[in-house]
Amino acid sequence: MMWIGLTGGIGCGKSQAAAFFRQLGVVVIDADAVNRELIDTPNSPAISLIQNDFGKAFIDSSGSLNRAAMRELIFTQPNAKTKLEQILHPLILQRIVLLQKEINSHQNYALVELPILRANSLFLHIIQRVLLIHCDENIRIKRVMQRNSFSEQQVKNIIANQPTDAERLALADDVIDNSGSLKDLQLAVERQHIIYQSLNK
Ligand SMILES: Nc1ncnc2c1ncn2[C@@H]1O[C@H](COP(=O)(O)OP(=O)(O)OP(=O)(O)O)[C@@H](O)[C@H]1O
Repeated sequence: MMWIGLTGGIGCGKSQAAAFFRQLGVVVIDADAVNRELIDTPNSPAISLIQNDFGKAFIDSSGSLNRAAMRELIFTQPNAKTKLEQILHPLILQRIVLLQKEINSHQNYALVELPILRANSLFLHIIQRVLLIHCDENIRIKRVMQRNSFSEQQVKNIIANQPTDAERLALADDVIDNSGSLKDLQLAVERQHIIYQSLNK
């Protein structure tokens, strides 16, 4: 089984592309969903580690992460984000590897949706190729403003904290441009699917 990392910046259309791949019968593991599961499960190993490093104020009364408190901390102390990632990323990796072992697919490849993928990322160890969903920045900003009711500045702030287009392109083996219509994206996914089916046979 060939594992492909599906990545791209905020609003580039990763989830939409993943939905089109799923329609073709391709399995997609969503690293964000794994992350949410870890921080929303009361008293999980992730929660204990967060409590040890950050203190009880960051755990809510139900025993899961107090997201508002953590968001506020990360906003005021950027190194808190790195510290949180150092706790969560190995646990996310461990969970994804377990899911990868459990997957029983008739396809010769599957995807892991990895919103943030940097050159030194742990997750590069569990994928063999990188598929980048690329999109013109102004179009991404408009789509996210519409999807999340964010202001233009809010979206720009998020983009400023993510890897740049150049960093993402340097990691990519394959690129789909999603600056066009949904139909264009669906056709591009279908073309890429044929290529991936032909590889590794
Ligand atoms: N080609 C397209 N034409 C029009 N709208 C699109 C297109 N592709 C995606 N969208 C819309 O743009 C928004 C962002 O897409 P999507 O949620 O798939 O991005 P994402 O990369 O998963 O974002 P995030 O990193 O924030 O989760 C969604 O509302 C989606 O429906």
